[in-house]
This record gives sequence, structure tokens and C-alpha cells, in this order.
Amino acid sequence: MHEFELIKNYFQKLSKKSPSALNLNDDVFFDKKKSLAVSVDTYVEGNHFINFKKPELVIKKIIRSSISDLVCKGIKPKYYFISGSGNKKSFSKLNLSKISKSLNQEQNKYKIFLSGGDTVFSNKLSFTITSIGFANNIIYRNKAKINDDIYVSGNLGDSYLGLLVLKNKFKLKPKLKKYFTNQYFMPNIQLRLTDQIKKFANTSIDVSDGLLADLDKMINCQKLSYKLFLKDIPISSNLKKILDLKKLSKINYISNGDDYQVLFTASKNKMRIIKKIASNCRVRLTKIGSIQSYVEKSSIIDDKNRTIALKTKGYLHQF
Ligand SMILES: Nc1ncnc2c1ncn2[C@@H]1O[C@H](COP(=O)(O)OP(=O)(O)OP(=O)(O)O)[C@@H](O)[C@H]1O
Ligand SMILES: Cc1ncc(C[n+]2csc(CCOP(=O)(O)O)c2C)c(N)n1
Ligand SMILES: [Mg+2]
Repeated sequence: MHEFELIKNYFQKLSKKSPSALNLNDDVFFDKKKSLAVSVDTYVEGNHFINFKKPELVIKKIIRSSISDLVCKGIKPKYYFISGSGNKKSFSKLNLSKISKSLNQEQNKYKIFLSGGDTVFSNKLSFTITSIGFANNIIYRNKAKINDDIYVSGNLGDSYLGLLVLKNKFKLKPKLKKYFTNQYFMPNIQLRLTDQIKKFANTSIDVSDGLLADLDKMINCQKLSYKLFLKDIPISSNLKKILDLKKLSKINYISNGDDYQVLFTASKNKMRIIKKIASNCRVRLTKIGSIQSYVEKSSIIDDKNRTIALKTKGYLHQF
């Protein structure tokens, strides 16, 4: 069974009397009266990270991807809770001190505070992070308007190439190897955007499963579709060089997730303010396409003005 089907059929009805649960179809729980936002994410060895050879990096990845859910909605994260399951080897003294040091660095970088959690013995290593933030307003999913522009922050695709390198499926020179694996472990979370995004975005989500999968998720209850221009999708100069050199297709690299960038739509008349805020906050914000009526099918247009046929849209949790 598909993850979304599972939530819809077995859990959605249980949240009916809690409107703040947002029908279990958004990135966060949000209680407007209490200004409270909560997000929960689980990370399992083998599925979300390859192994625990670099605990200090794995911890950074999971903290960042967890607060990303709040940041993309315009919420500053404040508290986080960690539940970990592991054994003598994964939770050795050396690993625990590396974990602690990494958490301290992330706390200083993002101004967040460890506030509780749980630790249990298991031979299956996993972490569940709960992130909490406070906000008067947030940006919801499914609030796109027809003809909205679609934007994405930062660059896409570096993280996926990093994963391929870590899995020894892609060979690179040490310097580039370091660049891409760092992007996989330490995605650039756009914290500076949290206060600003509410000035222009109609709807938003973070790119965790992949650009196309998350774009679908962002408008999954609306009678809308999207049109993207492949050439406009932002990638790093390092990734561009590699794609050109090895004649690899860009679409495969930008739709595999782990990016943790902010994807949003905004009315056309917001273009100027978006440019200004991007420059003031030193965040790359790129217009990649537009929202249209569902009468037209969602499509991606390549450099030669052809519509691209897609094999996969992104990462899927299947049960
Ligand atoms: N087992 C569950 N019980 C209750 N709610 C759930 C369960 N699994 C997921 N949800 C809820 O379903 C909604 C969608 O979850 P999903 O994991 O797709 O979103 P997300 O956390 O933004 O995505 P990602 O995990 O890629 O960041 C969220 O509101 C989430 O809290
Ligand atoms: C070892 C390894 N294999 C594959 C991936 C790719 N991946 C796993 S989960 C996920 C989506 C976000 O997860 P969720 O929706 O659970 O938050 C992605 C893109 C990875 N990160 N590590
Ligand atoms: Mg999300």
C-alpha cells in the first residue's frame, strides 16, 4: 500500500475532531489559537541514511530535514525532541559524543533546543525527531491559485548525486566527492526565509521526496496542474558540469529528493518583492514554472520545447 493511501484510509478519520491536524494532509500540525506548530519525522538506517559510519553527519541530516518541514511553512523551529533506537555498537561512547557535539553545532546554527525524547535498545537503528515552533500564521498546502508562478529555493539534485557517490554508484575526484556528500548530509536549510515567505507565498512544501512528487503533494486537493521548464530548474555549477560532461539527463537528478529546499507558488504580481527579498536574504529563489487548470495535464518542457515523459516522480514509501 502507498503511504498516502494508508494515512487516508486508516488515520485521517481519527483526526477529524482536531482541525489543527489539517486533515493529515499537510507538513505540520498547526493550532492557530495557541500559535503552536509540530512536525514528526522518522529516519531508519538503510532507508533514510546508508549506515552509521559518520554519526556526526547522519545527525545533521536528520535534524535539518526535520526542521525543514517547519521552515518551509514560515515557522521558526524552537524545540526538538529525539527518540533513538540503537544497540551497543551504534550508541558507543565515541558515537554518543559525536552525536552530542553535532547536536550542539546544529543548536547554535539554528537556535533550537533539545527538549526531550526517548532512548531504547534495538538492533535496528532509527531516530524520530519532533520539531516544535510558534507562529501566528503559516503557509498551507493546497492554496495555490491558477496562473501562480512556481518557485524553488537554492539548488536541487546535489544531494541525490551525493547519495549515489556514497553508495559507490558514481565515481568522482575527492574534492567533488566531498562537495556532493556534504550536500547530502548537510542540506542548506533556508532559515532566513521563514519570516519573509509569508509576504509572498500562497502555498508551500519542502522538497524531501523529489521536486515532482512534492509538487503533486502540494496541490493534491486542488483542481490544478503544473507546467515546469526544465532549463529553469536551478542546479549547482558543480552538478551542471558533471551532467554536461557525462551527458546525463537533468530530470533524473532533480527529482529524487533529499533536497530540503522550499517549493512555493506566488501570484505573478509578487515577482518584484520576491526578487528583492531573495537578494536581501541572500537566498536563491528561482521561478521554474506556473500553475494551470487541471484540464491541462501537468508537464515538464525541455530545452527544445518538447514535453518530457516521466518514468518516476520521486521517492515512494511503499508497504
Ligand atoms: N502514522 C501516522 N499517524 C498519523 N498521522 C500521520 C501518520 N503518518 C503520517 N501522518 C501525517 O500525514 C501527513 C503527511 O505526512 P508526510 O510524511 O507525507 O508529510 P511530511 O512529513 O511533510 O513529509 P516528509 O516526511 O517527506 O517530510 C502529516 O500531517 C503527518 O503528520
Ligand atoms: C540510504 C538512502 N536511500 C535512499 C534515500 C532517499 N530517500 C529516502 S527517504 C526519502 C524521502 C524523504 O523521506 P520521508 O518522506 O520519510 O521524510 C528519500 C529521498 C536516502 N536518503 N538514503
Ligand atoms: Mg514535508
